[in-house]
Amino acid sequence: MTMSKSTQPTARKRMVIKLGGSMLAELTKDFFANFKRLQDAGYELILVHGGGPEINQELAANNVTSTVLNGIRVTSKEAVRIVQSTLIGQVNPALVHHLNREGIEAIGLSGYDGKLLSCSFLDEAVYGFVGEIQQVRSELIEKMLDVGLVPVISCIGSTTNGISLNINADTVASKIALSMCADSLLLVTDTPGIKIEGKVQHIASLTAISQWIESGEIYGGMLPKVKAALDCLGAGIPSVQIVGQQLLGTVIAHEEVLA
Ligand SMILES: Nc1ncnc2c1ncn2[C@@H]1O[C@H](COP(=O)(O)OP(=O)(O)O)[C@@H](O)[C@H]1O
Ligand SMILES: CC(=O)N[C@@H](CCC(=O)OP(=O)(O)O)C(=O)O
Repeated sequence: MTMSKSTQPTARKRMVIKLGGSMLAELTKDFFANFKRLQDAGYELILVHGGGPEINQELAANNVTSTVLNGIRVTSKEAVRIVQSTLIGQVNPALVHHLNREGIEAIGLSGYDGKLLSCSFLDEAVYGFVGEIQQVRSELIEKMLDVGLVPVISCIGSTTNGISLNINADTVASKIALSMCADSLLLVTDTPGIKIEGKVQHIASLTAISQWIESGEIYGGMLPKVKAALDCLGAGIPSVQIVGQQLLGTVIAHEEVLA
């Protein structure tokens, strides 16, 4: 039997979208419209969120200091408790509520739920309570997608003994994209892509990125993003972009694609 075009199932495409804490408080109508457009185009969407500014605020309110090394927060035992309560208790439900209010059926998860993100310590002596993801239970995410829910994942993982570990959200997004064999990864942040000498770079090769890291033109919070991008591209995810809220920004690609 041949199917007419209108009855053919749309090919499933999968996109992981990471929302930085830097722009969570100001999601616009345009953002939700773009989100729905992607859903209408047949994309299964998985959201991962950070919450850096919100965490900074809560740490300060509790007189807990922390430093950031290579874009990763050095997280004490005291700090991880606050990171966890901020992300799981405040940021995640606020985002899920916002999505639901915009007509997008969303479900909030952390790395604890269904043992979604099993971690070891990244390097306890250097970073403290920061996790390195060992396993993503992608089959749980599959089940949610199958029933039309958008998973909204916060960047808290745990060891097999139930110790909470803080993970950079860009890293979580890349690991989830890899484990779900996503077609694309979008890292949405407060700047419309990588800027060099003040100019947005619409396309960036892996070599150019390495040079910009070396020259210090890519620094701080942009470092885990480009690392996430390079990991995903290196493992065969076809499309990786660092973008602003309009979902436009820098496409990161292999040299041969750009040639
Ligand atoms: N080359 C660069 N281009 C743009 N932003 C950069 C660059 N290098 C470092 N940054 C910094 O990275 C920040 C984005 O990272 P971050 O603050 O961690 O955002 P998010 O909360 O979205 O993860 C930008 O606001 C900017 O200060
Ligand atoms: C280990 C580590 O760096 N964790 C991050 C988690 C939040 C995050 O990544 O938030 P953004 O996406 O807003 O940067 C932190 O504590 O800030």
